[in-house]
Amino acid sequence: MAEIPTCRWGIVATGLISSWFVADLVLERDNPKARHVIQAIGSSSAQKGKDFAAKYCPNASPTIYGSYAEIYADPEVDCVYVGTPMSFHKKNCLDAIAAGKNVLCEKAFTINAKEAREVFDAAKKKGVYVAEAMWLRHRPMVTKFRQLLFDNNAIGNVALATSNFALPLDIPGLPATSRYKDPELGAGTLLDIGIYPLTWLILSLDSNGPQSPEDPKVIATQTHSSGVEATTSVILHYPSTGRQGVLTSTFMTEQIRGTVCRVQGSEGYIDVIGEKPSHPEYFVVYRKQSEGKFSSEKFEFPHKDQGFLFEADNTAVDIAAKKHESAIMPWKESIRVMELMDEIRRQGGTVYSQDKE
Ligand SMILES: NC(=O)C1=CN([C@@H]2O[C@H](COP(=O)(O)OP(=O)(O)OC[C@H]3O[C@@H](n4cnc5c(N)ncnc54)[C@H](OP(=O)(O)O)[C@@H]3O)[C@@H](O)[C@H]2O)C=CC1
Ligand SMILES: O=C1OC[C@@H](O)[C@H](O)[C@H]1O
Repeated sequence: MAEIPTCRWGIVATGLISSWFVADLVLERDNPKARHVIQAIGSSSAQKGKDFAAKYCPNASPTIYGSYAEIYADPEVDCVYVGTPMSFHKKNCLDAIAAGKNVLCEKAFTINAKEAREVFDAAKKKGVYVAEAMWLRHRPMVTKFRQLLFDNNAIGNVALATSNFALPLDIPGLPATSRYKDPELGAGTLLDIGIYPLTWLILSLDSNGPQSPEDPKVIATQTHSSGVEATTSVILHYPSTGRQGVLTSTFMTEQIRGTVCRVQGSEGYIDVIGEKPSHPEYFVVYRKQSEGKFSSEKFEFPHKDQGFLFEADNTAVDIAAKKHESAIMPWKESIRVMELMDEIRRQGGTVYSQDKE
């Protein structure tokens, strides 16, 4: 059997996303692309770290630290996974990079494009691997989706795409310390959930891919509630093709399970189906047969994890190959997504304190 890389992870923070990520990493599976070891867990409290390990990786024996700094200093850690609220991503990444660590950092990568540039500049100087954990882009489903759209012209000329992410929250009723309520922690729909519909539109409308993407024109509006950006609507318009898309995100209403992205072309349409845009399950290609009649073909991509192993494997393989960037989410693409979100926020009137630094 061919040798597969091993990645020893240092997990920074013990919140929701770290629990999802770690639970996937420790799953037994056939034909893995990489081996993952939960080497260390860093938390604001060692007790939280211990409780987290007992619950989410009971068969692993990570070193538990009551600080993040100790993770960065641990020579047994190959890659730091950053699962803190967005406003800490820049500092966590910079600290890890300064210690010579590779990093996989949750979305949104930072609060704004300026912060993202700082992180990647530091990674370049230090010669380490850094990638944004935009797990959606790493799914095999996305590769097939784009192949059908742009290599096979499965629905003819792509014209339009739509995607919405709704997460119902009682913002006034949340504790002031919640990352969904405190703008100092990056609260707001766009950076938290709108980034997924934005990603679906980029994937659906731009055939170029992340190495040479086209910048769309942006028309955006945002609504605020209790000082938090609570609804965003954006039109993207790609000048070279005339393709357009509409994306929305809101904390004010429920997600309706079903179509999380629809892309329409001259010869049919594709519906991506799932619980929410971050959790697509399968897609269906509808090909026009005659006026108003479509054939349908379902594309399924079963996997027993929640979907985090794709990005973890990609990171492990990239690091073993001594790469510094992911081809799926290269540095310039993370910066460009942050720039698009900066522009959406500029038009929508959402300002974070980091924008004034
Ligand atoms: N890919 C995905 O599907 C998802 C991604 N995310 C992303 O992950 C990140 C974290 O989100 P999530 O896990 O939901 O957040 P949580 O609030 O559940 O957890 C964040 C953790 O960060 C640490 N932390 C450090 N400082 C603070 C602070 N001042 N306030 C709160 N927490 C702090 C805490 O861990 P400790 O005390 O152990 O140090 C805390 O448990 C965000 O960037 C979010 O966008 C979130 C959900 C899903
Ligand atoms: O990334 C995410 O996806 C799932 C959402 O529930 C969560 O708020 C968000 O951070």
